[in-house]
Amino acid sequence: MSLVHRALASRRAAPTRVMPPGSALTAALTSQAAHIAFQPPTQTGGIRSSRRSQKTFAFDHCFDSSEPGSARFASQEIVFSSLGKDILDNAFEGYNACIFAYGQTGSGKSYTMMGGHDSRGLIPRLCDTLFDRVADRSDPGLTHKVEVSYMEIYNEKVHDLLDPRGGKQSLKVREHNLLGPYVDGLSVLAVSSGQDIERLIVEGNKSRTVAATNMNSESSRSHAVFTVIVTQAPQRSSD
Ligand SMILES: Nc1ncnc2c1ncn2[C@@H]1O[C@H](COP(=O)(O)OP(=O)(O)OP(=O)(O)O)[C@@H](O)[C@H]1O
Repeated sequence: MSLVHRALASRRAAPTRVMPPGSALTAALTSQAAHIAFQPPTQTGGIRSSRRSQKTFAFDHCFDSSEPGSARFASQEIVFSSLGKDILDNAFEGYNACIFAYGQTGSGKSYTMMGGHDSRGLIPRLCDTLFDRVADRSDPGLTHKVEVSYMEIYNEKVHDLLDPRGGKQSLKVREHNLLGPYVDGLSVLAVSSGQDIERLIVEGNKSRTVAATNMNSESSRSHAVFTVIVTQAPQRSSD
């Protein structure tokens, strides 16, 4: 059963990714199939021996990005093809989909979701493929509209990262009686290409709250939520 089919069945799937050595989190990690064995460093004086023993954790999928060049190395492309493509299939079928990156500072969340300098992450790859599929879709009876929003939650306050006025005022979270919680006044911008989205992400990132931590010199200090809304509708005869 694929990750996403399992996700649909259980409504969630939990993959993990091992970072390369030299990144902020260095420890002897080995990943195999869907298990990860974590061997804490031996030379940390003062840690009780029971806390130094190897620990094994199970995930739905392990991406081993610890050794660039090794046969099992999971590149950004592999992470995308394992997680991203099926999510788009489901989005076109009308399902809501969410990719949520969770981990301590410096563990590679931004790298996996957005990418590094020359290694694009999941979100830009998803957006490009989304527009490729819109262009490829053979059904002339359907129209597609794609819109995005981008916000950060920092110190319990919600900020619009795509506010055209560049304001930093916080927005209110309200409850719609049919649609549930929403952010009142959040900008929703129409886009027509993957490049449009990438430009907005770059602009939005400039407004994000960033500061150095001991584990990450460019740590995003907030939670960020990037939303893509795809609307498919039957073409009206007057269109
Ligand atoms: N798989 C990877 N391959 C190469 N470099 C990586 C990988 N994962 C993370 N890095 C690098 O490690 C550093 C920290 O990663 P990143 O900023 O993505 O962490 P984060 O989890 O988003 O941290 P924070 O919560 O502090 O914002 C960055 O310089 C990033 O480029």
